[in-house]
Amino acid sequence: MPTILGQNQYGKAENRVVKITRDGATHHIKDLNVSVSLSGDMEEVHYSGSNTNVLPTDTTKNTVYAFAKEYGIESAEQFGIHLARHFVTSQEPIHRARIRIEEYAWERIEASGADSQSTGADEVKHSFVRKGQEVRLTQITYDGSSWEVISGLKDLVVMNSTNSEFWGYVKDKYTTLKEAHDRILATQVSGRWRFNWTDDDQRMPHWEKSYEQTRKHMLQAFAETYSLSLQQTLYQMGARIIDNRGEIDEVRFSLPNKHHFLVDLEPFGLKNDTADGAVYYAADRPYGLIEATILRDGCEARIPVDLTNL
Ligand SMILES: O=c1[nH]c(=O)c2[nH]c(=O)[nH]c2[nH]1
Repeated sequence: MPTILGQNQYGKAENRVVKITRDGATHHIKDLNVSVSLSGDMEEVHYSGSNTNVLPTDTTKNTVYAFAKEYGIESAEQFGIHLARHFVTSQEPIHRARIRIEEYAWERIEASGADSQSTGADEVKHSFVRKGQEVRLTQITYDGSSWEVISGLKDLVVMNSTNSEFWGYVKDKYTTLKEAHDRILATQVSGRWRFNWTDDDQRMPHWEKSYEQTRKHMLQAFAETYSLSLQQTLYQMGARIIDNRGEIDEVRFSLPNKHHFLVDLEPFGLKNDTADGAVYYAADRPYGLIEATILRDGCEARIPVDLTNL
């Protein structure tokens, strides 16, 4: 039976890079997990085992570490762009590079004696605590002429303890859900946003500022939307980003509805409603899963529907 090779890519996945920059006694951390994936003229290595066109995955790993030292890590996006450009422009058989980066944030530990109004003067300059669970993400793809930069985050857990309702939905013979006029709305945000920067001649976004502002608008929309459904909140989160960040044309969210159910305490003679002092059962599964893309009018959807594939 004749066979042919289909899509293929290779590289070193999950290179953990920690870079410490010293500014006098004050240290700065960049903590990344970098995955390199290359493709191009790789038929021969699959058909005959000839490695003539193969830049070893070990070399791609070394390049990540050498670039971190030589050029620094201004932002995950900038670092990924630099790497992608290097692989495509320095190796003729390589036509496309995809760099995926996860970034873990660290916060300074406050010195003893510091109060909550601390301005930074009372922070230990070289001691850090891993910040929450949130992971910043980026994926850079370069084919020698055009760029695609999709950034985002995952595992950002948020909750509104009121200003959420859910009622007026379809009811059939299997519906048991009670209408809610005051419920908890909680989710673990997984979001991706696509930049409209696609070629070297365009002015590049300020990646660090863009992330910070995008995250801020997203969280403010979550907090400020009086929610009649998680779907409505999701749309507001995306629309707020598109409205405020001209460098972003598309946003996709995958939001698990982290249900909180009022516990039935009637058997113990206790009244439990949403008035003060309510007790909830935080269910971990099953969970509703609400997913959608929000686009700038006239723009194309390119972020994969299933974010676990990104
Ligand atoms: O915000 C919600 N959207 C739904 O589609 C839904 N379905 C459900 O059972 N609870 C909720 N909540």
